[in-house]
Amino acid sequence: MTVFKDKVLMITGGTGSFGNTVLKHFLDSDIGEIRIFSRDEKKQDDMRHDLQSKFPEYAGKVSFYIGDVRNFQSVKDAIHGVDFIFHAAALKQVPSCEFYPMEAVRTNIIGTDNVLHAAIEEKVKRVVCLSTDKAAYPINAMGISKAMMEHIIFANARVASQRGDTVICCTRYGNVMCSRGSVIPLFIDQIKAGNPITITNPQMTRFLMNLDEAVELVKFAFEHANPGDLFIQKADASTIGDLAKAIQLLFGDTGTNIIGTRHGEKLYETLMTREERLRSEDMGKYFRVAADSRDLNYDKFIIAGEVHSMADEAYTSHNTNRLSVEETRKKVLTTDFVRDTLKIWGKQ
Ligand SMILES: O=c1ccn([C@@H]2O[C@H](COP(=O)(O)OP(=O)(O)O[C@H]3O[C@H](CO)[C@H](O)[C@H](O)[C@H]3O)[C@@H](O)[C@H]2O)c(=O)[nH]1
Repeated sequence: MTVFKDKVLMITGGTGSFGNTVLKHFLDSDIGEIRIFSRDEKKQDDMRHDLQSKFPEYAGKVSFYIGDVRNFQSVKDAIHGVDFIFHAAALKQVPSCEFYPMEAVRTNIIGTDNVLHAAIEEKVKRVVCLSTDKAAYPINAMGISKAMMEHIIFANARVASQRGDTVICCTRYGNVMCSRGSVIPLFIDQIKAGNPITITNPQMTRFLMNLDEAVELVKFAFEHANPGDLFIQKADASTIGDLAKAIQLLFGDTGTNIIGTRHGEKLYETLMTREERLRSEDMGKYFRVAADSRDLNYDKFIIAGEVHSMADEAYTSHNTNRLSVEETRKKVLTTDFVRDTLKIWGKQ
């Protein structure tokens, strides 16, 4: 028996790659119902048909709710009767948020506030929210909106913990390999078309995670969270130059073209800031950053003083374990997308 036995789990943004992977992890469990909440009826319809054809015995466990996190009433209606929420709905592409920052405000900031208010009102037991490394020391509109989202999570977590019904926490992770619109599928398409692959800056680094690891992190947070905790998975990183070589080893070499850094991009990403490191606890595969529970007792800080140690450096994709080209090739091969594409190409 698991804590999910006969319980109702809602996934906002549930038709995306994360939602589909959660289904893979939970469909044959003792969970009562999985509620998919999202905007796009076509994506929901595709998901419904896919489930009915592949897993007819479990398809009845999944229900579909059309709505938008921007619309409070639609969220509140869907949340009625829900025990747990994984909040994954977001605008997550850097360029689109750069050009339409108010859209990121509406979905990532106001949408999250709506989900959390509705969850507190409906006495949901646990909410795990998904954030990104781009929220740490943010430099682009997507990252800034996710950073504000995190602060809204922590503020709501404090209120909810005072009321006692809802535990709210947050996870932050790096690049999810092969997620929609990301670089690996792009490289593969370019090779397929016989074109050189486009590399922004070969020295750039990114944390690499697969979707199963993203779901494992959310499950870990679900099990271990105190109100307002932030969970981070320790992750390896690769340079984009090495990632490109790994993809060429697998799919073929059609040459490379250096295109330069895009709008709002960083040379490396930060999963945990220096300041957060101070409050962090090493939990093996994960870090927990506890909510900042200091009160505003100025005496303590100004008159009595307080000894503060400062972590030497942030936890970044430049200073974490760096994968070699061969290790990157192996990591990339952990994704269904790459393995399935290799099969279609007759390479495996
Ligand atoms: O033609 C390209 C496109 C990208 N890159 C590089 O590849 C890396 C990864 O690029 P992605 O576009 O896959 O990912 P980003 O780091 O830009 O982040 C985006 O994709 C992530 C996928 O996990 C998240 O969705 C994130 O929110 C979203 O902004 C970056 O260093 C980028 O500079 C290239 O070299 N060539």
